[in-house]
Amino acid sequence: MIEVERLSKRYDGRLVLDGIDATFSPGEVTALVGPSGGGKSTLLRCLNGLESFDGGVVRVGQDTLAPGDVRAQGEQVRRIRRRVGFVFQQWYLFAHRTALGNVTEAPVHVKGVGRREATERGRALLEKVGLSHREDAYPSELSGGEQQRVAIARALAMEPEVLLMDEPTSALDPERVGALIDLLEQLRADGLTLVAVTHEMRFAHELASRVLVLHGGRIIEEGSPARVLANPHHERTRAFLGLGRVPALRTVGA
Ligand SMILES: Nc1ncnc2c1ncn2[C@@H]1O[C@H](COP(=O)(O)OP(=O)(O)OP(=O)(O)O)[C@@H](O)[C@H]1O
Repeated sequence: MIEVERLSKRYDGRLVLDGIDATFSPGEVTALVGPSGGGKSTLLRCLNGLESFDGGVVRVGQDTLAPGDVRAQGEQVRRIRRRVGFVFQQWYLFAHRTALGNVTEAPVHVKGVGRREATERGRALLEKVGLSHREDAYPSELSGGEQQRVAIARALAMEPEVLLMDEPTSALDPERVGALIDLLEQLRADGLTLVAVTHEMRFAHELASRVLVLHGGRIIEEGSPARVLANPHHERTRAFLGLGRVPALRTVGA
């Protein structure tokens, strides 16, 4: 469970998160959507101590992040990172490790899991993301979509309570999006808390329990995917979804 209260953050004096209140509960999938620059990635990064913030509080279970430099909150950040996995937009795979090596690295070196157990579990995860046949490949030998799936398997290998994902489907074809939705649905049913920044409305529709729309650093709308995506109340959400007013036809030559 993650709770965020009155979270605010500035970049160069400019407010990019403006008093966010939100709770992310076990078994809940939250899709963070909204126009570019609205603060989605910044919010996600504040949730596991990747980013300092200026006001408010982030609570992950018993651990609390306070305003100010996160580097000075090392102990809390370390505890939080063990429980909160992150799949980055750029994946950041270890270039000199194979797909399987990427997936087993953190369980062995951070969690102290035995190598044999980590390897078995890593293979099972690579199978779940459809990459059994590529376990010995290095990142440079993998396609963008394959690298993205390794990054997802790597995050899941740490058995996180919460998984934060920044555009997890950006490099996947529609078939793989469907397979990822099925996998995350199973994990959600087991109690995983999932928060995903996404522009993929299918992902939001089929998997999310709720949608939060961020604009100008504020949550401007919140609700079930069926309601928010089909019948948004806020004008900015309508515009973002392409449901704005139809412009009047201009007659050429008139
Ligand atoms: N490191 C940074 N330094 C200065 N400004 C930043 C930095 N990172 C983000 N910003 C600014 O903060 C605001 C929010 O950015 P953020 O990446 O959170 O938006 P977003 O909603 O995730 O956008 P997108 O959908 O384009 O990824 C933007 O105005 C962005 O330019």
